[in-house]
Amino acid sequence: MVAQGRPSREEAEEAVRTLLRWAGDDPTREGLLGTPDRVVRSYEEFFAGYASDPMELLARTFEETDGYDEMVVLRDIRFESYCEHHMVPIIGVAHVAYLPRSRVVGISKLARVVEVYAKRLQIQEKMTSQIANTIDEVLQPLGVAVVIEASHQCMTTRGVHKPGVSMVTSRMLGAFRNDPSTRREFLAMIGNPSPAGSMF
Ligand SMILES: Nc1nc2c(ncn2[C@@H]2O[C@H](COP(=O)(O)OP(=O)(O)OP(=O)(O)O)[C@@H](O)[C@H]2O)c(=O)[nH]1
Ligand SMILES: [Zn+2]
Repeated sequence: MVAQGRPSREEAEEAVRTLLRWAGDDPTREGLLGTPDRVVRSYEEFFAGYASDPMELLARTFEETDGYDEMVVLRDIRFESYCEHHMVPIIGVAHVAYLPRSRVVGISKLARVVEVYAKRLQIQEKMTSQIANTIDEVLQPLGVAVVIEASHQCMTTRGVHKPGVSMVTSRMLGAFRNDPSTRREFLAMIGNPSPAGSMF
């Protein structure tokens, strides 16, 4: 999912020099000479998710489960994402669950799906939906649940300056949406949302 007409690496480095000049500094001074290269390399890490297809991550499944039909829950998947409005970090945890129909997926792959969507510019609601929808579409389980708790640096280090605030979002599909006891069991398994600000 790489945008068309992607600028060259040199153009990206030049954009960093422009920002440095705009901030009031001198990109030719010694301490800043390597900065455009470092920033571009950092951005390669921050936005690595555009180069991966999350659907492919879930392609390999296992059917020999001896009839396992209870929910599978992966909790406290730590992630670092980036706010699409301000391009500053969103740091938090995701809890992901599904109710298998007949096949299960390698458990690390759920964390990899979180990682691919996190390493893109995001708003938390969209990221929550994307993770749930991808698992639902590929595995076609009886239900999917995703809860995300995160702190947005655009609210803590700038703007309204409210440290300690965390945002909680959820997307429930299938049995997690329709069956209150399934939903309750999942919420009990992930525990109460962390007290604001204690984790990030
Ligand atoms: N719904 C939602 N809003 C977000 C998320 N991340 C950041 N925002 C908000 O996006 C909004 C952007 O509002 P604008 O008024 O366009 O931007 P701004 O002038 O920088 O706003 P302030 O942050 O209030 O200074 C802000 O209210 C942010 O708090 C997110 O994941 N979900
Ligand atoms: Zn923001």
